[in-house]
Amino acid sequence: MSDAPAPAPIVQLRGVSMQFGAQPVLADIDLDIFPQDTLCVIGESGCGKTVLLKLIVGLLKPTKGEVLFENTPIHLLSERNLTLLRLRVGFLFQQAALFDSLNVFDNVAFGLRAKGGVSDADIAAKVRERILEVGLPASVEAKMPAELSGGMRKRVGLARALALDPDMMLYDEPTTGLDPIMTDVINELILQTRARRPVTSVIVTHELRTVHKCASRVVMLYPRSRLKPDDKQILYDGPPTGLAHADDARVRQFVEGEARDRLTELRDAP
Ligand SMILES: Nc1ncnc2c1ncn2[C@@H]1O[C@H](COP(=O)(O)OP(=O)(O)OP(=O)(O)O)[C@@H](O)[C@H]1O
Repeated sequence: MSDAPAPAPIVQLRGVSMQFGAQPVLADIDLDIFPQDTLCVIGESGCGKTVLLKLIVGLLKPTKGEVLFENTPIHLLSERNLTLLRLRVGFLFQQAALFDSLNVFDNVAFGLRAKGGVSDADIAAKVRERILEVGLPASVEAKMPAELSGGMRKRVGLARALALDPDMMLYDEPTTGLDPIMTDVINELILQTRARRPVTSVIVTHELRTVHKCASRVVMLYPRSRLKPDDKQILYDGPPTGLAHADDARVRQFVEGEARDRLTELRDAP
């Protein structure tokens, strides 16, 4: 057995709470994300998964607690250093979030141009490489986003996120709205990305196939509003294989996809 010390976390959430007006969304979250984790975050709609992703890169500031990126509290970073940090993080948003007025080439090149210091020839080579890497033909470069299918848009979004060789990739429901085959294509691309470079990934997903195929670790969040004040909001933190027989019945209910009492609770909610 190896006695090697555990690597230092790349991201740490320490006592993080997030409240919007009177609505507490996250409360007292402690979470370490380790280099090269592929962490899937699951939990029912509205429990705060996307908010968690935004906190990791300082797009939101916690109401309480702190988020550390490589041991530095991100709220202490200057605007410039926060921008530099974000350049090391690739995002794939739910709707791929392409710029509709730019063609595929310019979308994928966007971050490289914004970063500066990269020649046009190097940008062109990198864009071509990333487009091929996500399984699209080079001919797609001249197309506008409106001409692409949902699956192609996601792959262009992934190519754009990967163009800057990120140390960390954040995926927000990367397979939502895709058919099962295209869902698996995206899962495979997530795996390939992980195999090609030492990237840390956080994947927010409702798709259990993605969890089982891609995750090295799963965290399940529970809606704050359904917990007692002292309850922990992370109901599960472990390997995907442990989900189906988790001790907590709420975890098993979620992965089995059973509404049970939630149907009446949702109907009776104010
Ligand atoms: N900027 C904001 N201002 C006010 N409320 C917000 C803001 N961002 C998120 N919320 C609220 O926080 C809660 C959690 O939102 P979040 O998008 O993180 O949920 P989620 O778990 O990702 O849900 P889904 O699975 O449906 O995408 C929601 O009730 C949402 O309305």
